[in-house]
Amino acid sequence: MSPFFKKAVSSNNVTAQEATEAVRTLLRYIGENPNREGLIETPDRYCRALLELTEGYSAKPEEILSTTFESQSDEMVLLKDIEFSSTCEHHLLSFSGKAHVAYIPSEGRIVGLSKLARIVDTFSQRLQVQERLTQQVAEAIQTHLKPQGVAVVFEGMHSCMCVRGVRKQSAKMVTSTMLGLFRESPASRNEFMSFITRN
Ligand SMILES: Nc1nc2c(ncn2[C@@H]2O[C@H](COP(=O)(O)OP(=O)(O)OP(=O)(O)O)[C@@H](O)[C@H]2O)c(=O)[nH]1
Ligand SMILES: [Zn+2]
Repeated sequence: MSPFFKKAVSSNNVTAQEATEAVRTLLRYIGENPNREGLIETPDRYCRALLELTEGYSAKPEEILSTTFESQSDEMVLLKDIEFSSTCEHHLLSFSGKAHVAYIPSEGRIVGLSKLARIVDTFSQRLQVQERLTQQVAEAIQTHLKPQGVAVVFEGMHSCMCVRGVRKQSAKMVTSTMLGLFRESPASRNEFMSFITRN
């Protein structure tokens, strides 16, 4: 067992040993031998990977968005093509792609650009469906930055649809959440949509 794991007991009081044993059971379930050389460390690795993929649960959006700056502009700010990778809560397989996040500042308050990408990561690194992920990113920015509007679009490829099941390798899911001015004003929404569709 790795040193990282020795002290790891989850918030549900599940020990690392119980978690790795569960993975050993899964390996036996598919007819594998968890004691063969190539698999001996796999349960440990898998549990660590799963913790890493879900470390967004402990991030605090209000802290990420707590540092703001003054600006004279009240024009749309857009960060587009933000790579994201998340885990589908139905199959525990990855879905990934790009997110586009925009807001219209209120009372001259802007946020560091990287923070928009950090908010995307915070909610991506959880078990998700893409609709909820999109909504949570938009609502966190609306709640903690209080801009005039927020627009968020996610474009994701879902492994659970590509490598198994219906096996559609190119199908892309597009989800959006528009709040405030982006919801009320077609002009703002159209400006956002035209920017994200442009190369
Ligand atoms: N709406 C939505 N559906 C998702 C997302 N990720 C995966 N799914 C879908 O969740 C559904 C789960 O359906 P089920 O019928 O319970 O599971 P399943 O038998 O594995 O379904 P198939 O994938 O069709 O084989 C599937 O249709 C997936 O494509 C997501 O982010 N949003
Ligand atoms: Zn899935």
